[in-house]
Amino acid sequence: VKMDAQIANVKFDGLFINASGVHCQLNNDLDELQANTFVAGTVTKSATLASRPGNPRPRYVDLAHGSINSMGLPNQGFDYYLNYALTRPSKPVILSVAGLSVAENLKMLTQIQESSFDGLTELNLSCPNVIGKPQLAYDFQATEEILTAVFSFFKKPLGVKLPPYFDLVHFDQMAAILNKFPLSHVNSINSIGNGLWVDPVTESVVIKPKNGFGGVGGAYILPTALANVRAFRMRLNPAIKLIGTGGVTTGADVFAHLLCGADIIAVGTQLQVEGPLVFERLTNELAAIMDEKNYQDIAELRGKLKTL
Ligand SMILES: CC(C)(C)CCc1c(C(=O)O)[nH]c(=O)[nH]c1=O
Repeated sequence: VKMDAQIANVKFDGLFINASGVHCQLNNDLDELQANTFVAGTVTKSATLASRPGNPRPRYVDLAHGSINSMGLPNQGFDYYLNYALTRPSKPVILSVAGLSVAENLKMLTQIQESSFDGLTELNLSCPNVIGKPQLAYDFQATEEILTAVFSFFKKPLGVKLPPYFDLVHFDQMAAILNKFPLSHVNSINSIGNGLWVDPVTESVVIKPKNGFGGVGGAYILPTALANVRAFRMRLNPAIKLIGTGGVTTGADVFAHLLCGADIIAVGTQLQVEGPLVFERLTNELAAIMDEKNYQDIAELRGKLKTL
């Protein structure tokens, strides 16, 4: 089954990448995915300029049907990932950046612009905004301002990683802003922010940071992920490709993301739980579904979700 896609000048020989944050903090993690036949590309852990230890543990917990995390952006620092992207990849590397301020984001993007990196960059808009304001992606004016500033100097392919939206007017408003810019792609969704898991045995939260509040991933978020991929596919300029992230645990979930319009599929929680073998399983399960339905090429079904 033909399963490749292209974003800007970057060809992906296959469908699957990791979700940023999972199996991508260290060179060895990234190398293991790069060497995996069923992985088409890798995304780096969102970088800040300086390396960060991240939040106190426990900061990630697997749950019955997903995960909760408040990692706190643990990463090796921007230079580490730029160097990885410049020296080692056999497959595409998407550089993810999440500065703790607009200025820090502009600094990292300037370094990418001035480097010989010719792959995809992804600005994580879940990064924090000024105190007292919601994350950038939930502050539409701030989003437009930072993208205007970025595109005044950044001429390489750039996508954005978005948190989920839950109001149809928010889809309209965000898509209207994103369509103003020559984005290579939108990666939707990030974890559902500030969920809370309670352990009835201990009568306690399960992660230490933020009094137990954290981003939720895994099967719990599939309906929200599918809605966001579909909503943005319906609203965004066709030139803006979509990376579908969120809730993929089976080939049927992959098939659903493709029907909603995803060009590339990212796997996070299930990669964390199952390890890199997950990509072969998802590939085989998707191929079985496509064979059964007599599809030869994903292009035949991508974005073709039916309504009743
Ligand atoms: C949530 C932030 C710490 C602002 C960004 C990094 C991030 C984290 C993280 O490092 O805690 N976890 C997620 O599920 N998504 C993210 O985008």
